[in-house]
Amino acid sequence: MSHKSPKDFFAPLAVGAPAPLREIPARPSRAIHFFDPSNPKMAAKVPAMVGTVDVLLGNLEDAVKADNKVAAREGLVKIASETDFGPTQLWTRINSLDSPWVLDDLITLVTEIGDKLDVVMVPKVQGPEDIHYVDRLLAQLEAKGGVQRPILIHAILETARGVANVEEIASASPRMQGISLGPADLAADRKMKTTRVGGGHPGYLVRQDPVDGDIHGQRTVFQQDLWHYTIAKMVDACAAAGIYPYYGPFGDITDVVAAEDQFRNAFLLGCVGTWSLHPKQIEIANRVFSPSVEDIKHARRVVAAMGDGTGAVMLDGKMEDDASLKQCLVLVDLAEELAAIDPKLKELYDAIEVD
Ligand SMILES: CCC(=O)SCCNC(=O)CCNC(=O)[C@H](O)C(C)(C)COP(=O)(O)OP(=O)(O)OC[C@H]1O[C@@H](n2cnc3c(N)ncnc32)[C@H](O)[C@@H]1OP(=O)(O)O
Ligand SMILES: O=CC(=O)O
Ligand SMILES: [Mg+2]
Repeated sequence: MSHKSPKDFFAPLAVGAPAPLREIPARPSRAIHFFDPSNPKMAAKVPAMVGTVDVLLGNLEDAVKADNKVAAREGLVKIASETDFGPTQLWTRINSLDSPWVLDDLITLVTEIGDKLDVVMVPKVQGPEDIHYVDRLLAQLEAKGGVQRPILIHAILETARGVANVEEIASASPRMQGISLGPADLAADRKMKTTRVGGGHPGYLVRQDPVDGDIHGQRTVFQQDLWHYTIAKMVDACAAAGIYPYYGPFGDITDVVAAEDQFRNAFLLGCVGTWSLHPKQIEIANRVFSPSVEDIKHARRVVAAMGDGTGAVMLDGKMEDDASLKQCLVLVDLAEELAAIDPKLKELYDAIEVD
């Protein structure tokens, strides 16, 4: 297998295309909010959502009816052309690479609104070859459209082969911005026996041992997380490649409690954000993917107690050292990035008093 040398990795893949980035910017993306640009009611809500959500994503793939694919593409061009997105990123999810729509999706979007598009989400990615295809095509279209900065790529992890290849996918191109878990397609592809869009299943459990040998007696049941393995594998692949991991869709829109739990598990495991399918999921994601006041208060106390950052100290009966300091700095740095774009959070974090 031939590998590119580092100098080739960072050369544009088409004459006239912008140079690839050497580092993916850490732009807040707590909620990637999906809307169908062919749905007039949803489209009408988009301009007012600017500034309330980190990412607005015009979805062209699943959940858009086949008859509306062209209207969705054209609707996205119209919304992007007419809207000032300010601090909010604009992403799109293109149709799958084997579909009859994807070539026109990319040609139209990059040449007509390429300068407004931050990230292209690619569904059903199987391996690095899919990223290489989109990488070259984007470069050709950026050159054709005179796009000034590289459009980044985000892969959805939603096939068994994709999961097997996740490390190669994560490092397939300097355009790789991140990866999201796609639990619905992944479940189908793996032939899992579930029918939900993300979340848990009451049948996937661990049961307490029988008390006094009574197998029919009262025994506590602990529901397990169906997605733990895949999210952890995805987080490691992304962290190793210097890109960002995300949870994906949570389809039970009414169950805001379970959505919050699923999002928080992903946050604690290392994800930076999640998808939002309905306006009511945005507030949950923004809250869960922002460090809490308690976390920041503790993290700042550890930073203060650790002085030059080396050695070991006791704080509230617990040992803190270089490694726990690094964990605290993850939270402090994230809080600073979020405060820079979210005035309410800035006020909250600025008001924290460290004793
Ligand atoms: C499963 C794997 C995947 O691929 S998940 C990603 C693909 N799926 C999606 O993108 C789904 C996006 N969301 C939706 O289509 C809708 O939210 C669904 C779930 C169908 C619910 O819609 P609906 O029954 O209209 O909800 P509702 O009556 O509570 O809506 C209230 C008002 O809000 C609007 N709304 C709804 N969803 C969005 C959205 N995502 N973005 C912007 N606006 C949205 C509705 O149009 C409705 O507006 P109005 O008050 O009637 O003017
Ligand atoms: O596209 C997302 C999924 O869960 O499938
Ligand atoms: Mg999918």
